[in-house]
Amino acid sequence: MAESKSTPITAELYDYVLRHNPPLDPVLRELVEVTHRDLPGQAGMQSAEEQAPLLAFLVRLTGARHIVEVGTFTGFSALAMAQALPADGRLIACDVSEEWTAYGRKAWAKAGVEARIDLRIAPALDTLRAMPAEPHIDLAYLDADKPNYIPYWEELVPRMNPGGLIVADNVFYHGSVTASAPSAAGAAIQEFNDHVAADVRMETVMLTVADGLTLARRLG
Ligand SMILES: C[S@@+](CC[C@H](N)C(=O)[O-])C[C@H]1O[C@@H](n2cnc3c(N)ncnc32)[C@H](O)[C@@H]1O
Repeated sequence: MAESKSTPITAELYDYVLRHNPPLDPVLRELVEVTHRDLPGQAGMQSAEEQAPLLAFLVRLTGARHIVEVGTFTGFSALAMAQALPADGRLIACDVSEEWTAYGRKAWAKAGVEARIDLRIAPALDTLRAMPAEPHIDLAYLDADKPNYIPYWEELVPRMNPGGLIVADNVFYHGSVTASAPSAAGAAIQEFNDHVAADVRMETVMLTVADGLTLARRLG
C-alpha cells in the first residue's frame, strides 16, 4: 500500500485551517446556524465550511459565468458560488425540496444575489436533460443523491465548455468507498469514482478535502 504524506486533520488543525481561510460572510454564517437549528437531522448534508471559500475561489479562478449546482439543500454552496460570480453570471440550482430550498431563497435575497440564482424544483436529471445539449456550462457542482452521480455526470460532461470544471462532493462517502460491502450509496460512489477515472474526456484529480472532492476539467 502507498504511504500517505497527508497530515491527519485533528480538531485543532481543522480550527486552524478555518481561521486561516477567508471567514464566512454573515449571511453564510447565519445559514449554517439556521440550518443546524431548524434541520438538525439533515444539517450534515450541508457542504463543509471550508468548501465555501474553496468553491468561491474556483468560480473566480475559472472565470465561470454559467454554473449548475446539482443538490442545493438550504442553499449554502449555491450562495458561496453566486457571491463569486460576476453580476451577470447565472447559477442554475437543482433540487426537489421546496421546504429546504426556501431557506436558500431567503439567504440569497438577504445577500443580494437572488437574481443570479435560478432555482429549479424537479428531479435534477429532468432539469439537466432540458438544458441545451451543446457545451455552455463553465462550472458544475455535484452534491445530490449518490445513485444518480453517474447519470448526472453523463448529462453534464457534454454540456461543459472546454476547460469547464466539474466539482463532485462526497467521493469518499464517509470512507466507505474502500469497504468490501458498502451501502448502496457507497457502492454508487465506488462506481462513480471508477467511471470518472476512466473518462478520457476529462482531466481529473481527487482531493482529500472534507468527505473527498473530485475536480474534473473538460479537455478539448
Ligand atoms: C447533500 S445535499 C446538498 C447540500 C448543498 N450543496 C449545501 O451545500 O448545502 C443533497 C440535496 O440533493 C437533493 N436531491 C436528492 N435527490 C435529488 C434529485 N433526484 N434531484 C434533485 N435534487 C435531489 C436533496 O433534496 C438535498 O437537498
